[in-house]
Amino acid sequence: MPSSRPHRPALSLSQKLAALATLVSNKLLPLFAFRKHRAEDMPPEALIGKGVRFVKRIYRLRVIGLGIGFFCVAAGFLQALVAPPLWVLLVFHGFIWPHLARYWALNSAIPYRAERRNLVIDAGFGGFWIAAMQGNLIPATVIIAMLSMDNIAAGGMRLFVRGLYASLTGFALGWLLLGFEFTPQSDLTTIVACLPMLVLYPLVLGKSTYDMSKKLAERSRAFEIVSQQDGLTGLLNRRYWETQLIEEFDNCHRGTHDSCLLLLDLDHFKNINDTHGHLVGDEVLRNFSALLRENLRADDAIGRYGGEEFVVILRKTALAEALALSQRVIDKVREQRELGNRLQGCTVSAGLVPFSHTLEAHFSWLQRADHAMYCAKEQGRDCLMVEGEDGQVSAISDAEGGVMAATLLASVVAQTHAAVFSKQRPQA
Ligand SMILES: Nc1nc2c(ncn2[C@@H]2O[C@H](COP(=O)(O)OP(=O)(O)OP(=O)(O)O)[C@@H](O)[C@H]2O)c(=O)[nH]1
Repeated sequence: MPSSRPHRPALSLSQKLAALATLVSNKLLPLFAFRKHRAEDMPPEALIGKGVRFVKRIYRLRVIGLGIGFFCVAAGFLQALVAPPLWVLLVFHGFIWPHLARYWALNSAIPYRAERRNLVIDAGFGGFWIAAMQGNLIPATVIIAMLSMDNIAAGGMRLFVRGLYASLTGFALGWLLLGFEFTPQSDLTTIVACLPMLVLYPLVLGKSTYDMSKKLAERSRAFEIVSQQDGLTGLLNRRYWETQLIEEFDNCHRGTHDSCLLLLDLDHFKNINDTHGHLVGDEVLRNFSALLRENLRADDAIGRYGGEEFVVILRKTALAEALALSQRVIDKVREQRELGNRLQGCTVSAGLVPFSHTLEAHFSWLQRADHAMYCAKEQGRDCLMVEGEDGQVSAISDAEGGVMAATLLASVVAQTHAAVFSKQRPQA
């Protein structure tokens, strides 16, 4: 049956080659070349060796995607009755290229960029297959949709647009080399061959994207924790602790509850460094931090303010209870002298200040605690000083502190007993 399509003048081979050369130099090569450095981009030297995990993730997706995509295009080829070299190229792209792309990217100076270039090449191949299948609509749509999904997931709109350019270039290349007669009908075999790609690949990509976002969330949580911690002791670092103090100051100011601020400083710590060296000094700081954690409550915000100076926000704590807690810490430090050299015989001086509405700002609270601690040093160290609302600093004798600590202990025991007792008796 004679064709109803209008006859197009055939291009000579030299015309085709000239057009191809122009296309490659103007469109294709710039896509594969490293793009110009932009101000917001990282400098290339900072990217050296980056993206190995990205390459491995894309490799897995490419092996699956191109593996099942092969059948999609092969069905289109069967319909279009293409020449054997195209089959060879399709087998290469479906089953050899994924491994080659991985090898190429991993052996590049910047694997991340090399992998993005590989994704653009994939998009170029996609356009070429569409031309080779003479625009067979179902596989063409599936290919473009999957490639675009890949590029958006891997590199956002920028990579998506580059991929589209590459697909157009691949399509034009196919048109020039193979000729193009738009034949959009897809037979049943082609439709069925496209189903695995349509169903399976989005699942695989979705799973991979989910795994990646989960890992990212975990990493950002870990990073958040690290950014709040003091590197040596694992306590809150000064910057983060201060944000907690501001928050607590505001809560107390609004009248939500009362809290106390405790500042502790190891006595003659310099001697430990001078006598035993900095490593032992570090060990003492770590051990003292552990002692604070063991003897204070989970809700207390314990921070390292700097050097051998520590700060604690005793949240929702009235002065009497705060005194008992502070005294307990001082007693535990003293106990260490008899128990061994965990703290190298160090003692601690402490200043305690309850919240007061006369405080102008969080730093005034801190200044008062610092002042009380300084008074404890003046007093001969190894003691606790309390600064009241009126600015009067008073020493807490061991006996007073001890009684308070004992009272606190008794009340904690009573509360625990009550809790256990009420658990044992089923409620009516
Ligand atoms: N090992 C170790 N030493 C530290 C660290 N940070 C600060 N220091 C040392 O802590 C010492 C603090 O000395 P000083 O400020 O004189 O205080 P002190 O010797 O405890 O004397 P008083 O506070 O007056 O009882 C200095 O020698 C610092 O080098 C640290 O992270 N590790």
